[in-house]
Amino acid sequence: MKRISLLGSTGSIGTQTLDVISRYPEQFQVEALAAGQNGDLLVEQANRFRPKLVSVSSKELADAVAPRLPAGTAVVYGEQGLIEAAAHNDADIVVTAIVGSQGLKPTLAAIEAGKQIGLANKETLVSGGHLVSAAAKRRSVQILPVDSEHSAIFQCLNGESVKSVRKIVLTASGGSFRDRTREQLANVTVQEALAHPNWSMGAKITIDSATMVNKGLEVIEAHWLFGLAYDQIEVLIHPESIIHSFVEYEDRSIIAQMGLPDMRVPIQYALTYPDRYVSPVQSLDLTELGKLHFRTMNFDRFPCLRMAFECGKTGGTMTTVFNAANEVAVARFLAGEITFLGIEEVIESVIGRHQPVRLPALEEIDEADSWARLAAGEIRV
Ligand SMILES: NC(=O)C1=CN([C@@H]2O[C@H](COP(=O)(O)OP(=O)(O)OC[C@H]3O[C@@H](n4cnc5c(N)ncnc54)[C@H](OP(=O)(O)O)[C@@H]3O)[C@@H](O)[C@H]2O)C=CC1
Ligand SMILES: CC(=O)[C@@H](O)[C@H](O)COP(=O)(O)O
Ligand SMILES: [Mn+2]
Repeated sequence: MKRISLLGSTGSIGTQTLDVISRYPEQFQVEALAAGQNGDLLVEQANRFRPKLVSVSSKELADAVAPRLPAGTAVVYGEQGLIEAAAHNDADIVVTAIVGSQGLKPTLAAIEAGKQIGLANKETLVSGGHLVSAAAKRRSVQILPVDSEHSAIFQCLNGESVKSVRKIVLTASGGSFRDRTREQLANVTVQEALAHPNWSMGAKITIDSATMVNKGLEVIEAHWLFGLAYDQIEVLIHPESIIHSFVEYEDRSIIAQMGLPDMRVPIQYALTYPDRYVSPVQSLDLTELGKLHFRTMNFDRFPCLRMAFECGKTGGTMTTVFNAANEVAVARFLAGEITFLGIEEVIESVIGRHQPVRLPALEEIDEADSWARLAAGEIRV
């Protein structure tokens, strides 16, 4: 029996994680659930999975959900509540499915408490990768990737030595505007940007896919997860999202991981590793598919990916600032305050003004994150 704490249970990854869990009631037990604002769905989930603890974003919401929770489920709130859920005594593994760099502190708390991590929240590693890696090493905690590309690489590395890796290649769908030129991006709408060709995901990551920031965050995530230098990490466009990523070894052998795009596969693998359970996902029929397509990444078309590589190579708080500026820019775009191309302008301007701190402590990361959010919120584009 694996006991699970799930942070972000009401979101896209969160609900799919509960779908996976619900198929194996003998194998999994939910100990804690954390949500943000969606009290109704959290109450429904709590009554179905009977966790010992739930966490919500505010005291008001905690007071409102408390009378609707089953007997034996306590409710906490705010950042402290999230940390309590992450470090819950009875959990073996914490699935980090909340969005944004607010995942960093609960992830660190879970690692300190010796929990295994199922990591969906890539912003955590982009914001504070060196702290997370060092803590995981010190506490001998395993970080199991949930992000599809990183789960793919993790599977391709199984039984191999990272020393034999020549490079890894992360595949990118190209997002909702992959067939448009930059000129055609001038007047795109929020609704168009939210129409991802292959995956149904939360709003923030869907916009990140369209700007290619998502792949930039994933490059930095891969650097920390697999200990690879940035010049060993490549990105190419693969519009079908069938090959989820691949590794090229020194002998030029390539090992790729493939399957229909369904996040329940990498989620389940993180929960059952090293075992593989039956999943509800359909088989991939290669004869039906016939062809797969690949395009070289064009950094002029997707400048946010170039910026992510540069920030990653600079290191320190530069990636914290890249991530925070993007989070604010995406929120501003979704609110109709700035244009789609305004997102990259905001990021470029904020990272251009930042003096990075090398090997920052948590307080310095916090400081850089707050500074970048303020700066990104004020920029007129
Ligand atoms: N969706 C996908 O297929 C993939 C997602 N990821 C990554 O996984 C993470 C989650 O993405 P996704 O599921 O799409 O996002 P969603 O927007 O669908 O869900 C976000 C979740 O975070 C919760 N949340 C937000 N703020 C808080 C808070 N302050 N305290 C507690 N919970 C909070 C939300 O709660 P509420 O709704 O109740 O406010 C919700 O449950 C992201 O980091 C993303 O990059 C990675 C690979 C694939
Ligand atoms: C499903 C998943 O892992 C997402 O991160 C996905 O990769 C987004 O698709 P893009 O390839 O368009 O960024
Ligand atoms: Mn991904």
